[in-house]
Amino acid sequence: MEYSSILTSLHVVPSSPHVKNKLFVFCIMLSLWVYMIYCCVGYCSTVPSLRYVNRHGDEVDVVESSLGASRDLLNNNENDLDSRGKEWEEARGEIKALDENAMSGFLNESETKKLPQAIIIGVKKGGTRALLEFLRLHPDVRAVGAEPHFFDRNYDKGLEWYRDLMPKSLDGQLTMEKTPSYYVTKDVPSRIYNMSQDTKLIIVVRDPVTRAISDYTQTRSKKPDIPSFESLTFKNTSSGQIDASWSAVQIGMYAKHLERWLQYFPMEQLLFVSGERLITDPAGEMVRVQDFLGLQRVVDEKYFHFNPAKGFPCLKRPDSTSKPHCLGKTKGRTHPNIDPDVVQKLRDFYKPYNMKFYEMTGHNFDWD
Ligand SMILES: Nc1ncnc2c1ncn2[C@@H]1O[C@H](COP(=O)(O)OS(=O)(=O)O)[C@@H](OP(=O)(O)O)[C@H]1O
Repeated sequence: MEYSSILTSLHVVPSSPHVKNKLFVFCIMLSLWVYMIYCCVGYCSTVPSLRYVNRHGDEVDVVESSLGASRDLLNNNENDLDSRGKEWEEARGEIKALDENAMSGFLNESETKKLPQAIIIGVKKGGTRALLEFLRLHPDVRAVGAEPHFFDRNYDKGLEWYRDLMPKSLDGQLTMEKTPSYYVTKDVPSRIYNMSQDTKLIIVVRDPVTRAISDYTQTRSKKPDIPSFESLTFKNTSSGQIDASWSAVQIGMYAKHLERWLQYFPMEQLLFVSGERLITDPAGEMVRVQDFLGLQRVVDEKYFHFNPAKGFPCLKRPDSTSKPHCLGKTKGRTHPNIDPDVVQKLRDFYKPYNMKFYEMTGHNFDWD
């Protein structure tokens, strides 16, 4: 045995094979024992958190990204958390370098996984990813990056399954997630209410016509053979009747969906964020969001850099010289040109819903 021959050559053990074997077994036992003590004091369980450590240190970066990547892949593959896993991976990868708020709790024994106290519940294509990533810059926010789809698709898995998806947080830190389909799913308000009637709900809304086109653009990017936007908009083209059962149209009837939420939650527990202002004035919208969540106003104009080529604000660390990080190419796709008559018909269709929505929220979003 190589190990015992080294010891023999060093003259530290007797040459009897019996004693050498015993010594070898003893060494193995000792190593196991030391390893177990190491685990008992919590180091083994915190090893995956290494991805949060010394993000800017060269050596650690290698460990960091390999562990981080495998965890993200696990999340996406094993739990099927996000039907748009690729999109998530992309956004996650880009934001990773900015994700320093997650560092604060490394090896901290008082961190626990908590059910979210605040959720971005919608709307699809409203700008929900941008808002979540803006919030993740805040040191008092911990958010799961993937969309858990717990209250719509995975409810039968139970609250403990849901809690386990959440990142660890300290008391006083806010746990969050975003799943845009919640806003339009019938059973979700009562289910969130049953988890906690104090849950704060954020909805990023955007001009419903642009939102519908954005939604269509996303679907077409995956299924290029789908019919034209114009033909899907109408029940039949000759009658000119809008097909409100088409999800791209239905999601934008914000007032209708809001009525369902108000059966469970008071208006003060809902915050409507303008998807348009999130692009033109992200810092201004972030004041409203941070105030609503009871957070200090940390994420301000210093965290944003408008990228003219992308046409969107990108994120930067105020104290860093590193390049600003923009969301991936699945955010900010070029929309197809839609027949202006069809756009106008959709505008007319949405007008009463928009008016009702402004009235209910007390906020004019200026879409008309
Ligand atoms: N900062 C920044 N960077 C990139 N994109 C931004 C940003 N802020 C808002 N947006 C808008 O977000 C739209 C996508 O919305 P969501 O993230 O809610 O989409 S999704 O429902 O999660 O698929 C996306 O829609 P499209 O432009 O139609 O692709 C963007 O317009």
